[in-house]
Amino acid sequence: MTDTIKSAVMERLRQIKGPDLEGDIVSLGLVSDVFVSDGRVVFSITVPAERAQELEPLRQAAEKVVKEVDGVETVMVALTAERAAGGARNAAQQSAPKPAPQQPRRPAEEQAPAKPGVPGIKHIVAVASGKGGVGKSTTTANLALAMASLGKKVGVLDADIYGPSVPRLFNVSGRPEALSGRMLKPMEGYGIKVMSMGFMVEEETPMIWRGPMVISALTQMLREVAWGELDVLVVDMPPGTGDAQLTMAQQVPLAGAVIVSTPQDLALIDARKGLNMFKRVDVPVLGIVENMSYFLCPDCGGRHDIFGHGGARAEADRLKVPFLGEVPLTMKIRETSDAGTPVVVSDPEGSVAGIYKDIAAKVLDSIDRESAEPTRAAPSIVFD
Ligand SMILES: Nc1ncnc2c1ncn2[C@@H]1O[C@H](COP(=O)(O)OP(=O)(O)OP(=O)(O)O)[C@@H](O)[C@H]1O
Repeated sequence: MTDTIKSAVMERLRQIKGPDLEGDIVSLGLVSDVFVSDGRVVFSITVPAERAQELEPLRQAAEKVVKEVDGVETVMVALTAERAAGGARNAAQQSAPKPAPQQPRRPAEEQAPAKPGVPGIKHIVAVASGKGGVGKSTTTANLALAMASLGKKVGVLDADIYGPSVPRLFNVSGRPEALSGRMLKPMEGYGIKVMSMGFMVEEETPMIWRGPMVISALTQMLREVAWGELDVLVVDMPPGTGDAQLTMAQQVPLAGAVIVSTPQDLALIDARKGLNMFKRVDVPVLGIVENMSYFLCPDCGGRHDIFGHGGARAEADRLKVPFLGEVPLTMKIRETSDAGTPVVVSDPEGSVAGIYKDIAAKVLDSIDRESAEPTRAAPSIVFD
C-alpha cells in the first residue's frame, strides 16, 4: 500500500512545473525521498535559497496535488535549499552560505543602558526563531515544562503577537484576574505561570494595531504581573528578525536566547539572522535547538533523515554557539501540543520528554555560565 501511495505521489508531482516553469519537479530531481506512513506523506523540494519566498506557491501546489492522492490524509512538504536525502549531498556541510561575519560585542561603555530586571525573576530567557512555523512555541512550552521537572520555578510569557500559541499549549483561556493596583494575576497551566499576548489583545484586533500595542503589552506582562519568585521566565518571541523583534529583544532584560531552527538550509539562514539580532543587542545566545530534526516513524520507530538532519549542529559549530539538541518530528509532539497537553507532561518518561529535559539542563547550565561570566557588565540599577 505504501509503495502504491509513493508512486502515486511521484506521479502527481510530475504535474508540478520546476521553478523556472521548465520540466517538472520530479524529472528535475528536486523531490527528496518521499516518506509515507499511515496516510501521512512527508517530503522536501529543493529550491535555490534566495527564491524560497517566491516559490512558496510551488510548495503549496505540491501539497495540494498530493492531498488528492487516494489514501493520503496529511501532507507535509518543506522547501530545502539543497538536496537533502536519498544519499545525496549533505546540504548543510557542502554548500551552506558562509555565515555573516560575527559582530564583535560592543565594549561595555557603548552598551545600551542596562535594562532593569524584574523583581523576583532570576533569569529571563527568550526562545526565538528566524521564521515562523519551525516549532518555536512547542519548544518554549516543552522547555519550560522540562525545566519545571528539573525542580525550577518557571513562568512562560507569550510575546508572539502574530499567533499567540501558549494559551492553547497550556490549555488555559480567559482573562487574567486583576489584583490590587495595576497588577494582574498570571494564569497557570501544569504548574507553570503563564501570560500571553492572547490574553491582552483581543483576537479580532487587526494585525496593524497590534504592532504599536506590543511594547506596552509586553512591559505590562513583565512588570505588572504578579509572577512571584521564579528561577526562569521563558519568553516565546514573535518569529522573525524585524524591528518588532529587535525592540523586544532590547526591552526585555534577557539572560540569553535559545534559537529554534529546522535543519533545512533555508531555516538556518533565518536562524543566523536571529543570532545576529541578539548579538547586536548584546544578548548571549545560549544555543540552537534543531527541531523536526529527523522523522521518527510511528510504526517501526525508525529514524529517517529526510530534511538534511544535522544542519543546525554544523551551523552552531560554525558560529561557535552551543548546540542544545535535536528534537524529532513526531506525530506525538504535534498531537499533544495541539491538544494542550505537551509531550513533557503527557509522556514525562518517554524518550522525547527526555530530549527536552536534556536541552533544559543545558540551557540552565548556559545561563549559570553566562551570569557568572566576569566580562559581562553587572546590570546597573535604573529608576524609571
Ligand atoms: N518536533 C515536532 N514534531 C511534529 N510536529 C511539530 C514539532 N514541532 C512543532 N510541531 C508542530 O508544528 C506546528 C508549528 O509549531 P509551533 O506553533 O510550535 O511553531 P512556531 O514556530 O511557534 O510557529 P509560529 O511562529 O507560526 O507561531 C504545530 O502544529 C506543532 O504542533
